[in-house]
Amino acid sequence: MNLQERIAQSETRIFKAVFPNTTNHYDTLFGGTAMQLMDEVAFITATRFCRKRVVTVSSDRIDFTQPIPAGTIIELIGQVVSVGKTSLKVQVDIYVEEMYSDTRLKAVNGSFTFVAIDEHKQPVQVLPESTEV
Ligand SMILES: CCCCCCCCCCCCCCCC(=O)SCCNC(=O)CCNC(=O)[C@H](O)C(C)(C)COP(=O)(O)OP(=O)(O)OC[C@H]1O[C@@H](n2cnc3c(N)ncnc32)[C@H](O)[C@@H]1OP(=O)(O)O
Repeated sequence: MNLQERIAQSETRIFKAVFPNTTNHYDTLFGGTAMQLMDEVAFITATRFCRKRVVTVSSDRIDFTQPIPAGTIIELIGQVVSVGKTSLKVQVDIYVEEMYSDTRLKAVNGSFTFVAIDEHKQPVQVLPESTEV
């Protein structure tokens, strides 16, 4: 598999229904819950990309551009956007969809950097040896 194929095959999508147990007093999704879901999809994306242990080393600015009301559906999309020697960056976007119409908007975006580590928690090369670059 080459690098572009590895990036494409590791793109990760998760859908969730936004129920009231995840919303605040404005009846919209908690920002912290959104960030937890983003960390999870980013972690899965990074793991599927390199098939190695990874830890979060940094998260970049997260922009909340649309509220996410209770009773909507969200889709989280994680995609590897850059690959270093031992680290990689994953962009995560959240889209909000109405349940009973085709309305769909990008609501949140941010990025997370992960480092691949070995069993002694030391950074290791993030690209599998078999990857053609
Ligand atoms: C209520 C219910 C709860 C349920 C809950 C469910 C939650 C569902 C979520 C699931 C999600 C799971 C996610 C698990 C993943 C963790 O949670 S991990 C826990 C948090 N993270 C950690 O503990 C990591 C702590 N940090 C470390 O151990 C060390 O800093 C590291 C990561 C091993 C790196 O060590 P280091 O000596 O700094 O390494 P160094 O050689 O200097 O740098 C290595 C690479 O990192 C890069 N780097 C270092 N620092 C930075 C930085 N600040 N920014 C960007 N790049 C950096 C370097 O540029 C280098 O990149 P390359 O040029 O090699 O590509």
